[in-house]
Amino acid sequence: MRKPFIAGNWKMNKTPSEARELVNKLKEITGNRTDVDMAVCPNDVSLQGVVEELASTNIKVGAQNMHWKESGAYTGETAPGMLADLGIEYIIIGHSERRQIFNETDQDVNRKVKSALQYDLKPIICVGESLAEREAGKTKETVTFQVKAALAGVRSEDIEKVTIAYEPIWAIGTGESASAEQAADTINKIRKIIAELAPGKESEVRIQYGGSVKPHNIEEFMSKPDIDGALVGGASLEAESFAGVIENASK
Ligand SMILES: O=C[C@H](O)COP(=O)(O)O
Repeated sequence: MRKPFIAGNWKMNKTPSEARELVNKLKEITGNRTDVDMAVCPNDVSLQGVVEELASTNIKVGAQNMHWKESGAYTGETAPGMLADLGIEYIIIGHSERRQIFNETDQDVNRKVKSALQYDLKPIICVGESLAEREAGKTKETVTFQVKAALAGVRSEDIEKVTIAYEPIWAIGTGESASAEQAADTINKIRKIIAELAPGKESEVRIQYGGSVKPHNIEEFMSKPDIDGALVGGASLEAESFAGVIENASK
């Protein structure tokens, strides 16, 4: 039985002081839950403060991006060992904003996934089609390619440490989520790909949906057996709404 997993991706929002304030509210409302795995993913400059504030709670901390190299002359980048040293548990890899705005390739995503696993960081790998790809009937083709590329060369025993977040690009930040049926259909396909890549692991890998998830629609997504939780953007920026998503995910 896979435990529901709700993660908040704050993107480039919240100063370090605002981040502390937000998680302080959040931990009061939902910090002790054990029925849902919970994580927040602030910007790098807020990570340390958030780790400190959440130290004695069940809310884990993730980062939004990292380089795959151990160290070196990569100005502006963050190495996996730096995140691991801070006590970070999750790392979002290959978010569509990284792919589209910062030209991150499938090969970069694969390098980051393998590097994260070496440092015991648990990857949340984002995949998803654009509106043009969906309209051209290429959703499954696109997502299949992204999942296979991201997991190329990953050992079967490591695959269960990975979470996949299926985030159709057209549903991100638009208020227009995919329907639960659309999400479940693609997520079921992703589970079949995991079965091909690592037989037996398909029942262990958690697959989230992401894209305009709110407290009022999470229950419908969670009613689909293949959907294990959500990667939440906008609704994770307020303690009450993020806690509402968590609460309703467990119903
Ligand atoms: O990583 C989170 C996603 O991009 C979803 O963002 P959103 O919930 O604001 O649509």
